[in-house]
Amino acid sequence: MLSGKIISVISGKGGVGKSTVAANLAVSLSRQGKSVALIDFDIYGSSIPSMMNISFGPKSMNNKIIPVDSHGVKIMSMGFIVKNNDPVVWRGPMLGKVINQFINEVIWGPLDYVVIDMPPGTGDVAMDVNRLIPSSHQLLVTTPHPTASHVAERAGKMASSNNHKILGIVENMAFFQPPDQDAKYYIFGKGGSEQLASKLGTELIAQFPIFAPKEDDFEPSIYKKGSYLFDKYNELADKVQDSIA
Ligand SMILES: Nc1ncnc2c1ncn2[C@@H]1O[C@H](COP(=O)(O)OP(=O)(O)OP(=O)(O)O)[C@@H](O)[C@H]1O
Repeated sequence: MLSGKIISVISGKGGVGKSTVAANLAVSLSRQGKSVALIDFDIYGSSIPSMMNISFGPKSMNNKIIPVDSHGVKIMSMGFIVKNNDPVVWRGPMLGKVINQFINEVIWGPLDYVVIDMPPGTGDVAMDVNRLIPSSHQLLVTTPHPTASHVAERAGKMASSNNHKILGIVENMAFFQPPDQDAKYYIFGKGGSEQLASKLGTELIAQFPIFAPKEDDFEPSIYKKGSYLFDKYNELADKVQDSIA
């Protein structure tokens, strides 16, 4: 059975960094000594296993599933179920079965937080996941581009029309700052996220610059100790914990 506070990471558009935010937030919470699960329900672009460098699936014991451990985080992913990156047509009942399995048939142990990587957008699957997980604290990830924040508004409205509370907006790829320079370049525009926050009656909780984790690293998408984004994700983890305490 799944215990702990649920933090869903949602977005309007794909590719804005939702999975990166979900993975790094989960790892930061775990580094702070919390017991954390990360569940990847992003069935269109399940990327958590590769981001966390997981090359094997979960094992089972007495008909129960043992989640995969990476960076001290307990992980279950749609990617463990969808084999060979095959496309899958998901319908509500099938999705419901998998969600039920992830919640009830996994040996999670006691948890402080459950971070969920949601499917992007406001389509059927996102709606079904929202319905099947009745309440959560949501982080809405967007880039500063007006189109992205416009689409994100829909996802935010959908979340708050259900029994979900928006914790805040995470603006990813907010700007680019060349190393050793003070100048910031707002490549994807500026201001869209503040507008979005005020439209949804929430706050801009974090701004992350364009700063790719080193792709050749052992953990391809987790920011390293000493990097700017490592500290920024720790700050996000603090804020999230304060606001749902
Ligand atoms: N702040 C950033 N700076 C540079 N690259 C980033 C940043 N955030 C994410 N990325 C990169 O952008 C790509 C898309 O990120 P990610 O998969 O997290 O997006 P997503 O919103 O979850 O996409 P999808 O919905 O398609 O799964 C990845 O290659 C990731 O490493």
